[in-house]
Amino acid sequence: MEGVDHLAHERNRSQFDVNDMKIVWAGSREAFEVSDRMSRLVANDPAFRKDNRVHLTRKELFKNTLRKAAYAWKKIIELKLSEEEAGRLRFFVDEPAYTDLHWGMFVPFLKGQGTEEQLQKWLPLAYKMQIIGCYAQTELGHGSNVQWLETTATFDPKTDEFWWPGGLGKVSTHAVVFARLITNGRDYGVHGFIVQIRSLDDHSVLPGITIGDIGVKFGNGAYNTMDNGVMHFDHIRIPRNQLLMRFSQVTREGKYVQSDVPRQLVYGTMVYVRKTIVIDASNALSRAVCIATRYSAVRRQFGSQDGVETQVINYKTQQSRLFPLLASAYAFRFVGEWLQWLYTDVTQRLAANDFSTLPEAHACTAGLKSITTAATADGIEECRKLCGGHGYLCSSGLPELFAVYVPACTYEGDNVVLLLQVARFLVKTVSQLVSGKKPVGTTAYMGRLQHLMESTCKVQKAEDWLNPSIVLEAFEVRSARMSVECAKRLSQFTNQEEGFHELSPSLVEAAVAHCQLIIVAKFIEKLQGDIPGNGVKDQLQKLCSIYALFTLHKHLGDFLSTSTITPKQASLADDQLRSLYAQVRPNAVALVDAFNYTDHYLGSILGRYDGNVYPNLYDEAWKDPMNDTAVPDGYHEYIKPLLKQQLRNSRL
Ligand SMILES: CCCCC/C=C\C/C=C\C/C=C\C/C=C\C/C=C/C(=O)SCCNC(=O)CCNC(=O)[C@H](O)C(C)(C)COP(=O)(O)OP(=O)(O)OC[C@H]1O[C@@H](n2cnc3c(N)ncnc32)[C@H](O)[C@@H]1OP(=O)(O)O
Ligand SMILES: Cc1cc2nc3c(=O)[nH]c(=O)nc-3n(C[C@H](O)[C@H](O)[C@H](O)COP(=O)(O)OP(=O)(O)OC[C@H]3O[C@@H](n4cnc5c(N)ncnc54)[C@H](O)[C@@H]3O)c2cc1C
Repeated sequence: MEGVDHLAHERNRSQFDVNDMKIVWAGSREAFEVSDRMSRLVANDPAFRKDNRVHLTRKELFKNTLRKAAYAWKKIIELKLSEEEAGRLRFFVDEPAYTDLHWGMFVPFLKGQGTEEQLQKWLPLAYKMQIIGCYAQTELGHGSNVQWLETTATFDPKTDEFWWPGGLGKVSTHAVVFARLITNGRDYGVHGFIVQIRSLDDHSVLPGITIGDIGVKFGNGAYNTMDNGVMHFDHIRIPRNQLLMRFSQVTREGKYVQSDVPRQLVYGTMVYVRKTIVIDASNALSRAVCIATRYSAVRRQFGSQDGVETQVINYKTQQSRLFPLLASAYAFRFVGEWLQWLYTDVTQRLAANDFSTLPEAHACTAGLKSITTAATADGIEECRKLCGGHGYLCSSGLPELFAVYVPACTYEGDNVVLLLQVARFLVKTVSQLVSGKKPVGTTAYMGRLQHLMESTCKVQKAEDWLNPSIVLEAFEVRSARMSVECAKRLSQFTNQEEGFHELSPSLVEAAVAHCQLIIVAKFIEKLQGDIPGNGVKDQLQKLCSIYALFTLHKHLGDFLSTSTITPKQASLADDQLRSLYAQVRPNAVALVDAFNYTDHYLGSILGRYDGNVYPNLYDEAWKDPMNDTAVPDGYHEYIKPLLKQQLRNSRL
């Protein structure tokens, strides 16, 4: 019962209005209301129960996921939920399923790549779930290197295996299949096709196609609710009009006609999903941070005064590990919001045949996907450690969250491969400066290169690090100098590709620096806007400074080796950081309450809203099937003979 009091006290001492912060976190009042309603709907319906997941076998787990997905769909229809509401409902069900791929990749791919005629045919079927689709791009031998996919689509196709597509293994009736288009003997590169793979009558796999699940994945439960599949084609024939023909067509005579658009538009769905993954990083990290923060306020160890031990959240080491993650969750939220804007903007431009911002949209989505997922995966594991031994129990919610989340560093593009894309973009930007091309958008700072190469950091006292323009310039200087250094070293190679390969570790670091600058810049930009709510902006300013100064601390080598700051200024940054941690401390619990997560969604005894951890942890242990009997199965075969033998030996 002790824990209940602790969290009530924590909430009372916060210095801002948590309800106002909830709106900022959600993005708008309307978004908050939808999320709030959907999360409660799921939490209050026993059909969406998930606390028994870890005890199910893979087959039971998968069937249970199918049941929940079908039930969720029934609710969506019954309650006439909007697209947004349905999306939030699926989100709070909190179980990876084929529907993620159907709604998250198959439908967006159709919308992005289909002609009007194709949309009319396929979209109504997909919207009513009369067909279920997946996204089959990765092959057994090729994932990152999309251009080298081996599957071909000709009048006389060869055969190949797809490997990984979610929803493919057991559920999907259709797939978007990526294959190199060959017509009139010429290879026109990778294109997307719709292929029916299962019968709509009895769900059997169609002739010439072999499909299965690729096997158990990392973690118990976790992403194993998803039927990632393997698929083998053997001379499959599809109608010509199942090539998605918005950007390129094949005529009845087999002539290839390419619209006047960049061929990279065929990768558009990946850009869309990468942008979504950035917002999702803030979801996953905030969830882990919410658990670790509440539990750190409940948990007490050592330092007994008046017979009461210290809350572990009061230890400076705990704060220095936890609060940067709290700040990162907010930072990723806001950069995700901005990325959504960028994506909408690029989509509108593309519709008007303006392709000028496509490379930037690709670089930003690729780079931000990479660094937010990497930081989130590491952050979830850090939260587990912050919860000590109890964090290792599945009932903490953290092991499952980690196992579900880590593949985000790989899917939708391996993080390193994606950072190398950002590096190419940066090197190109630097080299174009020579020809007088003015950089725009997130690389606009490179336009002030001479200033950035010469400037010195103005920090003289710790509080100077609270000045957003000083912080921003430090991140710009570090990033610009790292990119220029890479470009200089690259120019010493006669073969640019060889140079790129040789310098790739440094190029990745330059890409990380650029992406961290974007995150800091967008957080600062957010704070320059109107943020209503009692004390809300003040808290966000502190979190913004923590994100920036912690990042600086973590990458101090970059800041020092590029002479962006001096060792003395680094030490002042650390002083400021410590002061910020102390200021955030009384608000920590309220800052995680602002995520507005239900106990159902959190799925964690350690993160319970009421803080009543210990009795529930104890009760939960007794629910484990291992405790169905006091004497375990196997006692008579394996323990008893052992004990008897020891008894005999001791008598000898
Ligand atoms: C249940 C939890 C889920 C949480 C997620 C939350 C929300 C998501 C919502 C829905 C999804 C649901 C579930 C998600 C979970 C799993 C699904 C996973 C799906 C997949 O993984 S699908 C497969 C994804 N595969 C990849 O990402 C492959 C990675 N490789 C590539 O993208 C590319 O090939 C490459 C590495 C970027 C480029 O290779 P390269 O050969 O060098 O490039 P070229 O083709 O030669 O092009 C060079 C040229 O083009 C530019 N370029 C490249 N890509 C793009 C692009 N996408 N847009 C614009 N421009 C692009 C590149 O920069 C070069 O430009 P130059 O100017 O230098 O010529
Ligand atoms: C849970 C999950 C779900 C998935 N769902 C789908 C799906 O629905 N549909 C689908 O089509 N695919 C899916 N995938 C596949 C996924 O997109 C690929 O695994 C991913 O793109 C990485 O490609 P890869 O496996 O070929 O890795 P590889 O490219 O083989 O990477 C292996 C290693 O090589 C390194 N590497 C590769 N190329 C380079 C380079 N040029 N320079 C430096 N290092 C390099 C990487 O950094 C990595 O360390 C899924 C994967 C997972 C894990």
